[in-house]
Amino acid sequence: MANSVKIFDTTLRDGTQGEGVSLSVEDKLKIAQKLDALGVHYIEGGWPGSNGKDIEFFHRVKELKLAHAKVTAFGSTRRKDTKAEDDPNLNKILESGVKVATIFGKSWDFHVHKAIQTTLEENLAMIYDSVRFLKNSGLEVIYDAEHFFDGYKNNPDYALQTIRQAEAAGADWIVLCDTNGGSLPGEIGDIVAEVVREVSRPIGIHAHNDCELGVANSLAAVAAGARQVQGTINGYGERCGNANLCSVIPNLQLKMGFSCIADEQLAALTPVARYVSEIANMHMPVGQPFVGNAAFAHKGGIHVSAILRHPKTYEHIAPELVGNKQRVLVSELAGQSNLIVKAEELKLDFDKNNPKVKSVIERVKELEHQGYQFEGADASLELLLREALEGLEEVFTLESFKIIVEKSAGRAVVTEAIVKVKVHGETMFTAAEGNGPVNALDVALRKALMPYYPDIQQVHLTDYKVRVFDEKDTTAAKVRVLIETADLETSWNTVGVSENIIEASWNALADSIRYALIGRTRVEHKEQQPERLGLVNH
Ligand SMILES: CC(=O)SCCNC(=O)CCNC(=O)[C@H](O)C(C)(C)COP(=O)(O)OP(=O)(O)OC[C@H]1O[C@@H](n2cnc3c(N)ncnc32)[C@H](O)[C@@H]1OP(=O)(O)O
Ligand SMILES: CC(=O)C(=O)O
Repeated sequence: MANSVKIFDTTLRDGTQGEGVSLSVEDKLKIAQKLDALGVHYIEGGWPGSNGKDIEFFHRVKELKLAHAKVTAFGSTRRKDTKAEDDPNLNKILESGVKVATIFGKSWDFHVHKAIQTTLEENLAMIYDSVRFLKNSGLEVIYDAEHFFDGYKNNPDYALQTIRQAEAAGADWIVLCDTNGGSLPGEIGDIVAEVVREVSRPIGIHAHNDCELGVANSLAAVAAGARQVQGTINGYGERCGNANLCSVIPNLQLKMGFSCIADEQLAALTPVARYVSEIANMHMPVGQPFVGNAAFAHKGGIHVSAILRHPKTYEHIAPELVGNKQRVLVSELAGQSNLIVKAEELKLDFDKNNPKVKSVIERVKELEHQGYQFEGADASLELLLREALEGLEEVFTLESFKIIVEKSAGRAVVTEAIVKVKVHGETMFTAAEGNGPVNALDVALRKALMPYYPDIQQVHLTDYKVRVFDEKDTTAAKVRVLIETADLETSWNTVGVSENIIEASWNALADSIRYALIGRTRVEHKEQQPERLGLVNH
């Protein structure tokens, strides 16, 4: 189909060349299944001539019976001055059992001289022999013309000769690579258009992101006639990464009218992006286009007011098309619309005419001015709203706490907390040791509450973050503590602020325990009301 573009995913090969990305065979197999379900056409699983892990991957991936994607193994052209049939790297591709091979060869005369240190003629022969050998072995061959754009800019005749060798040897695809990621979209478009005129085989693009143009260059190549895009999930890859398929695919499909994957598969893009980031243990930027947590998050009061009237006012597409969702944040930049949406999520009766709206907004703004941050502390915000609207039962009140940290030479540090709280009219006085002051406070507080609230045993702190702010004014420096707490079903976040780190921690901890005890609403699990959240009629 003229308007269809094949997606070639190289997360498992070029993606793992990114700093910090390391995938086990199990990880690669799990990701391969997700990519297959997403509908990509090719999955480049690794380089069998490089390491045993990749050999094992190709062995085991056969058992997965992928429904859609073709698995391809990567390698280079034969080494100089050897025969293709004797080349261990090419033979490992055959032994891997794949039906598709992807090999790269040199297009840039400078690289031929400097990197592989051979003659221009020998490089042409390396390309021809290697592609021919794989074709004679019955494989589909994708030829990656490494550094094609730099090569073409330096010596267009030679760059074209290299890909003509691949064409003559029967390559099924010729993929032009912006290996150093230094080209601009205009250059890419012009050169791809020229190659499409010159070469009979279908053309692909493999762009790196060194100028933050990996996606733009891929789109420019497609506009100029390329019909395969190579890239990675979340843009992982060597140096600054590869073209990010999580942006390439929706742009091609939703903006440029090309067909890549089915609409239902596109709607799985966000979960796949997050899954891969989890498995790769790579932090996902909140502002990542299309799939990031903040890609459709609205913070400014003006924006929220407008999206309630029509989501298109501040959303370029309906988030559901890529499996993401609209979010509304509450902060000092909020107006009444933000709080109304939040209150609706919490099923609180809180409409525009409620006289308390203004005072709650003022309270949020005042606390944010003091250093609170409710964006990352949904549970503290919920407590604040509930307190303002419904009044909250006092599950406990603090009378005092004391912390003792003792370090003797040659012995481990011992931390002990003593807590005095009033619970149901009775003063509870407990002490506990912990591996640090916050842990000791947490254990002592839960010990005090246990006789009245035995379920508190299932509640645990899972994350603790401290941030110092007002650094310039050191005498008044404050700390903000964010605590994440979880029980068997869900997790929630609370915030505390003080000039004293222990007091800030206590504030966040007390909120987290109050939230656990006051029958929280589990915001994440609640069904939202589409009409009010502006999710309809995009
Ligand atoms: C643009 C890209 O992303 S290309 C992919 C880059 N990825 C990787 O390199 C990851 C996997 N690599 C590896 O495991 C190893 O580098 C191996 C197994 C491939 C090779 O290891 P070694 O034999 O130890 O060589 P080394 O790592 O130094 O690689 C350079 C060799 O490859 C040769 N080479 C580089 N590109 C090519 C090519 N397109 N065709 C043929 N040979 C090539 C070089 O000439 C050099 O060989 P020489 O020393 O005989 O001249
Ligand atoms: C082939 C490849 O990974 C590149 O040229 O960047």
